[in-house]
Amino acid sequence: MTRAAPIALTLGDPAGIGPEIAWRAWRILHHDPGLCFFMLADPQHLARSIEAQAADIPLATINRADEAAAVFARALPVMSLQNPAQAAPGKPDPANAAAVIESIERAVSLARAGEVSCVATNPIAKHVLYEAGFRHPGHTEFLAALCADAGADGATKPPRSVMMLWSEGLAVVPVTVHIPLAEVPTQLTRDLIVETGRIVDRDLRRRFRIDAPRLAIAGLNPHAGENGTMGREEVDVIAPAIAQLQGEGIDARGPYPGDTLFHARARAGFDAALCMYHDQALIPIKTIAFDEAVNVTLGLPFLRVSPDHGTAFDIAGKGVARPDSLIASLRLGARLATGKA
Ligand SMILES: NC(=O)C1=CN([C@@H]2O[C@H](COP(=O)(O)OP(=O)(O)OC[C@H]3O[C@@H](n4cnc5c(N)ncnc54)[C@H](O)[C@@H]3O)[C@@H](O)[C@H]2O)C=CC1
Ligand SMILES: NCC(=O)COP(=O)(O)O
Repeated sequence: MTRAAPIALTLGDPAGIGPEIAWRAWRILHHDPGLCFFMLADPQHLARSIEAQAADIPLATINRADEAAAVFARALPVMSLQNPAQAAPGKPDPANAAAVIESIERAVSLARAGEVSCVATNPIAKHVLYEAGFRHPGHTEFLAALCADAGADGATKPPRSVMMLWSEGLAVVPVTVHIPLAEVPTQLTRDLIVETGRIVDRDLRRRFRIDAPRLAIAGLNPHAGENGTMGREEVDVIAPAIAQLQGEGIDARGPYPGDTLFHARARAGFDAALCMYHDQALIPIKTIAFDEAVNVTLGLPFLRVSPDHGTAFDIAGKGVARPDSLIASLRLGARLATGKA
């Protein structure tokens, strides 16, 4: 079995379920010959999370990513952060922002140096980071900003990153992401749809090894606008974007009414659905695959995966958080890194 360089798993919000799903994932995966990950965390905080649930999870501090493989079968490797994480489960504190951000930045720099094969992120609570002055909507945009020097103009423009939620039976892409619903119609432009479609097409080929990706494009309005009588976005924006993508040789189809795009037979007809706003994309996939879906960022010069769920402060420290989506993320990251998708 080929094993690529290890995966770097970030801290996420230390008051959320990230720490406990990380050690639960290690408990299940540590004998997997095709996978190795380490955590960028505060080892003392991680040890407290393990002790509090009376789990028997050995930790091994590592200084370099290439030390992870040698210890992974017997201990969860941890690379220490410079900033401490002091959080109690369920009690988020903006004072931990420095550790949360350091963890993401270091994972990205290891990925860009080729020392890790993939960045896996534990969930962050956006509003907690915003209180500490964080200026990016979420990981997706922050990761792109950290690659500003790898942008299309070769200097200062960050690459455009695209969020895709992926599971074996359904992949969805929100074209607009973390914005108020009321702003969707104005932010939804032909260029945005075309640029998103190009990135999805390219990365489904390049990362997922799909030879001829089929993109289904959702409408925005009920019945995809009913020929412009229930909203004009399909006629004025979405259909022209689809025509442009088709003109570029991309198999884009639609606009399809959102309410009939996700039943089983419809799902079999496309490789990814481009949806016009966050919940149009995330409701179907979280409904049918909450424990298996993976958030994959497309458009970056490295692989990034993440569980589909958030920080789940309501259950942190209670021993009930499921590691399934993180495990699916780590497995997908390892598969994509070795070109076996
Ligand atoms: N990739 C990321 O960093 C993400 C971060 N978030 C952040 O998470 C925070 C909380 O968001 P919510 O909307 O409450 O969603 P959430 O996913 O944290 O929780 C929703 C519900 O699902 C349950 N749940 C979530 N993960 C679970 C797991 N692994 N096992 C068992 N039950 C689980 C929770 O207990 C809760 O009842 C927000 O601040 C948001 O910004 C949300 C999604 C992704
Ligand atoms: N709802 C998905 C989500 O919040 C993930 O955002 P990101 O932190 O991966 O950009």
